[in-house]
Amino acid sequence: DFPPEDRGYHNYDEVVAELGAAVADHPDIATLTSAGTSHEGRDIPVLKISDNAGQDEAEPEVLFDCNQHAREHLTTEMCLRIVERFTDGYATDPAIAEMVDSRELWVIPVVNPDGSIHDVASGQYLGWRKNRQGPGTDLNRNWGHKWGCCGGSSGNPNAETYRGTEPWSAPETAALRDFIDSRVVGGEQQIEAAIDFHTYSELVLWPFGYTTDQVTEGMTQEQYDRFERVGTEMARTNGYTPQQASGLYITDGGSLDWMWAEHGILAFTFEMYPAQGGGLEGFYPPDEVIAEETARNDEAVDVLIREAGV
Ligand SMILES: CC(C)C[C@H](NS(N)(=O)=O)C(=O)O
Ligand SMILES: [Ca+2]
Ligand SMILES: [Ca+2]
Ligand SMILES: [Ca+2]
Ligand SMILES: [Zn+2]
Repeated sequence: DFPPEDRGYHNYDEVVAELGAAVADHPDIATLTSAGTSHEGRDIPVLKISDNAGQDEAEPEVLFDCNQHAREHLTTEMCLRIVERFTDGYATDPAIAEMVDSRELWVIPVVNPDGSIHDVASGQYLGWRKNRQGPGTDLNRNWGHKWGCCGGSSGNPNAETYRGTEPWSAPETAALRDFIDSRVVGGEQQIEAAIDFHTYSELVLWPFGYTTDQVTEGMTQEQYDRFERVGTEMARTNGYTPQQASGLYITDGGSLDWMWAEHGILAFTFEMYPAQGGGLEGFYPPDEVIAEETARNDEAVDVLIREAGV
């Protein structure tokens, strides 16, 4: 489990309990499903937040996923912040109620449960990034768009950016693929926008990651301009730096490129706090900053929800 001084972070069991409590407390606007199971057989929970949550309504859908990378525990807290804000806030905040009544929100707080648990199991932070399949696959290099195309991942199983044996070889990315594929209703992908939360560097990133080209196959100037506009607007609210993902470094097989290229989802990656810390300690900010550094993204989350359906 987390070291005692960091018990403000939720471990996997606490996340599951938190999601169960959200549904118990708000049965009319929250339902719990599963995207699938991890390599070690753990459920990857998916919380839906919307009015008439038990029904699939013709409302724009928005996806928030967290903790693809095991050590990036602050992102799990970010997803739980979204859950809390849109369930607990529903009864008292008209702006929250308006968004919940007019959209269907999907929140996946722990994409990589095995890795997340492994990282803290000893009581000392390991700096673990990947899943727990053998030497580990980097989930954010295992998605199926331009997998392994462009030097943005490694074929060495011991590398931190090991792409796996083939696209979707990791059960966790396959589960997310299946979930997103399942949101194609009547030939139309219902999820219009998404944020994949990571740490750290305080960045708002948009596709593509596999190329530095702005306009290319699958990205027109107008589409790029929209990413830049919305990304810049979100960055204005949280003080992060907006840029194309490849501006950081080339990544292939990432979630962003697949969500956009295969499903037309307006997909962003957020790199959360800290801006820079250099080295491993940047992944382990003290639990005292959780409240502030998750609430810091409240307005950006609202910007994206409102952009969905435009
Ligand atoms: C989303 C990409 C462009 C950046 C990300 N950085 S992280 N979260 O692994 O440090 C990654 O390398 O997957
Ligand atoms: Ca609804
Ligand atoms: Ca729907
Ligand atoms: Ca709560
Ligand atoms: Zn990451």
